[in-house]
Amino acid sequence: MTTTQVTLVQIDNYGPWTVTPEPRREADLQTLQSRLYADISQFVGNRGGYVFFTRFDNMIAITNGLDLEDHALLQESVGNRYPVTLSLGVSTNANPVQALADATGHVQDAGSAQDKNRRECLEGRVIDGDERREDDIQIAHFDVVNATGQYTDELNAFDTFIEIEQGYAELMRHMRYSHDSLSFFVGGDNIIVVCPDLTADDYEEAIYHVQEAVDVDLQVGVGRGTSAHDAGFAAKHALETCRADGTRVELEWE
Ligand SMILES: Nc1nc2c(ncn2[C@@H]2O[C@H](COP(=O)(O)OP(=O)(O)OP(=O)(O)O)[C@@H](O)[C@H]2O)c(=O)[nH]1
Repeated sequence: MTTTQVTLVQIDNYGPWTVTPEPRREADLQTLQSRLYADISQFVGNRGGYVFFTRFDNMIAITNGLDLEDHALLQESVGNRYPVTLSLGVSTNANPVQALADATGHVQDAGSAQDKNRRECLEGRVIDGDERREDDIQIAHFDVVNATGQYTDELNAFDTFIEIEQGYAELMRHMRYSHDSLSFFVGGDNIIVVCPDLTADDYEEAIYHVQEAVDVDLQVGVGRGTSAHDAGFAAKHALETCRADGTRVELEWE
């Protein structure tokens, strides 16, 4: 059974900061947000985790393998180098949506996202190192079948973007509400989904649903591992099998 450790990363009091003492230049905010994401991705990635930029002011990380000291070090390092600070909530559950809900609850209980007095809170619990298992994480790596031939080389770049985003929007809602999974667009035509113990039938059903709803064709490779990196890497290999064999769903362990 999976045990996903999820960390909610929330920039403290960011909304007010973006307009104090007057609205800050948008390009500077975009640069800050993307650099902060890159730094957090490197920190978490070097420890086997994944972080997804989601809304940039709130990021979601899969942190199996990181303990509370690692989380505190991330806060200290960002606080030393950026004009903003981070609050972190961390929780574990077989159901990734529940883990995220609990992690979010920890941060919300510590104070509002726009509370001047809530800074660098670190709340929650991590998986004990002794309890880590090879099937703690299940990751599905989806991509659009022949996105290059179907969209990139055919439509203007914005119309391609609309098609890809439609596929993402439909998949993310379906996986959230029908399969307790968290989906993240990671660039190009790729979507990484953090799942509980789903079966090949579940993935086939999801692909069929997106095809019917928005006419976007997906394929998926699925992997398991002790960390997000291990599971995600196995998923990428399984996706290569889809590409080689023309199949729509490949589970790395079957
Ligand atoms: N984040 C991420 N992006 C990827 C990955 N592989 C490909 N991409 C992105 O996806 C885009 C399309 O590449 P592919 O998915 O290989 O191309 P395709 O035309 O859909 O071909 P098939 O997937 O073989 O059907 C690339 O330009 C990259 O931006 C990956 O592993 N991770």
